[in-house]
Amino acid sequence: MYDIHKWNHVFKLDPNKEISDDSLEKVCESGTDAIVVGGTDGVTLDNVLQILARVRRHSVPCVLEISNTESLTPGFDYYFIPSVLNSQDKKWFMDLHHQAVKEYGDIMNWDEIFMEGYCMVNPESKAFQYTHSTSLKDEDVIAYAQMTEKMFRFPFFYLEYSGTYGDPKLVERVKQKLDQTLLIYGGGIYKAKQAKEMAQFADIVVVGNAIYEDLSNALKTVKAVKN
Ligand SMILES: CC(C)=CCC/C(C)=C/CC/C(C)=C/CC/C(C)=C/CC/C(C)=C/CC/C(C)=C/CC/C(C)=C/COP(=O)(O)OP(=O)(O)O
Ligand SMILES: O=P(O)(O)OC[C@@H](O)CO
Ligand SMILES: [Mg+2]
Repeated sequence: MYDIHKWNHVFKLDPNKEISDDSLEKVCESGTDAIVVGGTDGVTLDNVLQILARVRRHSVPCVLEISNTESLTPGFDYYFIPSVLNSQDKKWFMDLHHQAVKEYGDIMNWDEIFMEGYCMVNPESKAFQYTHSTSLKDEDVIAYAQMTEKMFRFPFFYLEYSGTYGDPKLVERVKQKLDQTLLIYGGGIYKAKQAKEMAQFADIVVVGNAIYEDLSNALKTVKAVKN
């Protein structure tokens, strides 16, 4: 068992994007705490199994952030399950989950499963649009963070700026409201300085697109968070 409380940096690999063996090795051996496999669209059983097998050549923990039921497979260390709090469609909050538990409930290892209360805060992002999310004011985000911890008791609250760098002041305000639930920040981290800034407040910083667009700077975010 890995201790997620000790994690502060993860790389998110999109199964729908190509990465060479050489780049993948650099990502996996970077000193990051875990590889999270996840994406919004084009996530299939085939590309999830392929990336899992390739990451498994390395010893880094590997987590599946579930995007859809079709691509669910055993073999990951943990499963992170998004529940989109600001979606207008309850499907993304709990209905897909309900269906999946009906189907797999008896064979699930609940110790491997971690719920993420998600707030989609970048209206331009694919993830925001795909999940029919609504725009939020800072006070809404803070209330959702409190609900995540005090009402739902989820282990994670995910502030998702996917594709754009967010507001550190909001990240700080959200963190101030959380005691038990870990705060994940993701979105637009391309530089060590940005990773460091968000890591002052977020428990875990996620670096995604930068892996594919500027690997050398993406790798520098690990040290920036860890020092
Ligand atoms: C074989 C087997 C069954 C084994 C394991 C058992 C197990 C773990 C069962 C789990 C059961 C369960 C409860 C499953 C949940 C089912 C489910 C489909 C839930 C829905 C999850 C959800 C809300 C997905 C929505 C999409 C989403 C929020 C994705 C998150 C990733 C994200 C925001 C990526 C960022 O976007 P990206 O794609 O990178 O964007 P760009 O391309 O623009 O960069
Ligand atoms: O791709 P970026 O913008 O780094 O975002 C990371 C992650 O939060 C996406 O789910
Ligand atoms: Mg991405």
